[in-house]
Amino acid sequence: MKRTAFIIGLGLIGGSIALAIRKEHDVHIIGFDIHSDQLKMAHSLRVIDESVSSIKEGVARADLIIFATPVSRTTELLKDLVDYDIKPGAIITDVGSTKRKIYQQAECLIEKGITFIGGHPMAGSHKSGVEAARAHLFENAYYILTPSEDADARAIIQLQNWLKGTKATFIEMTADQHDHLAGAISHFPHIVAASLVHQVANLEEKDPLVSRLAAGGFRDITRIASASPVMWRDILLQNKDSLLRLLESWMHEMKNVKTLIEEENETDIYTYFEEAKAFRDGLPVKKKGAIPSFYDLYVDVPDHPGVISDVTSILAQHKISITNIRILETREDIMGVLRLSFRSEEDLDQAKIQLQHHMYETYRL
Ligand SMILES: NC(=O)C1=CN([C@@H]2O[C@H](COP(=O)(O)OP(=O)(O)OC[C@H]3O[C@@H](n4cnc5c(N)ncnc54)[C@H](O)[C@@H]3O)[C@@H](O)[C@H]2O)C=CC1
Ligand SMILES: O=C(O)C(=O)Cc1ccc(O)cc1
Repeated sequence: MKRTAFIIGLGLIGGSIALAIRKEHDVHIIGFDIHSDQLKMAHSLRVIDESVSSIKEGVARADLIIFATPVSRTTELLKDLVDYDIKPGAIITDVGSTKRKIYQQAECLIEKGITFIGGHPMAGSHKSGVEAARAHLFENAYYILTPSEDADARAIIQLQNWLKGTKATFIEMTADQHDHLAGAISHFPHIVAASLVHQVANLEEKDPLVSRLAAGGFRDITRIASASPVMWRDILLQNKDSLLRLLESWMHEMKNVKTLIEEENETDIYTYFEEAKAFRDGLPVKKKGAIPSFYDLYVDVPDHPGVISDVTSILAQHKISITNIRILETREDIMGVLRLSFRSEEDLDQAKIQLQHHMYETYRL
């Protein structure tokens, strides 16, 4: 008989996990979402096989239960689980961006002998909703698991096996360590991105030209400010302690930068940027990390009709598939204007060779 997975919250991450599970397992996937349009959409996109009208109903039938709801909802929903019928041997997990509060809430399940292993796939996007779900969203990313100290090793392996279609690399740590690290590399940068946008929005009141000029680097560094405000509100509230500490040290850092500028300290300003560049350039972006590994190629294309279909047909002729294509609105810091994303370095290399063969100039950043 087919095993059953139950996904609660069929948005970007719940949908992507469902698709990744289906890729590797002959499984029956049931789903629940508080928004019936998301649930219907998940069904019609064949992300799930069946929807249920309550969490209790899905939980009773499932071998794997995944909470893919905003983190504050996950803690609330976990509370109710203590009174539900759960299949013996079922594994419960979540995908939340914070882990400590969720783990604390799950402790009463763990004490009852129910298997709960917290999880966080460290990749995603600023998009939300099941329409944006992709089976390969987590490919090459780290997938953090936060099992309790005395968790059954077999259950951890079983969970990794359920999730192997994500093609992510699993790594275990405590919920506290997770929140500390994720605070620094993911949660805090969201605050900074939003604050930069606020700064420009305030300036716009005095000079409306500023938002028209806000391109290039500003757009890059603030991309994540377009993410779901509900999701990020909840993350900030659940990782309060780490974020307050990070804010303190950030303000200290900004004070130092202010002094460097006030004193016109050429050497130290140079060193500040040089050291940041050296560390940033050394980050394993294309291997594994919080940043999803997309392989992007920029193509300098002349501005005339038919050029995009020419580029895509060259790639199609050579059976090179693209995961994304985008016409960039600005040429100011990138030579090419067409950005092609590939699934692997090999596809990218092949595309580069074929496009150059057809006299297109290509660039990597
Ligand atoms: N967006 C991202 O890049 C990443 C998000 N995460 C985590 O994944 C979780 C889900 O995020 P996304 O999929 O991006 O959000 P999303 O907004 O795309 O999906 C969340 C879904 O949960 C549903 N939902 C909300 N309250 C519910 C409730 N009480 N019962 C049932 N369903 C409910 C919503 O209707 C929505 O369909 C969050 O905990 C987030 O922290 C983790 C890694 C990456
Ligand atoms: O859009 C991006 O690059 C992200 O920052 C995606 C992301 C969002 C939340 C997470 O918990 C992990 C990854």
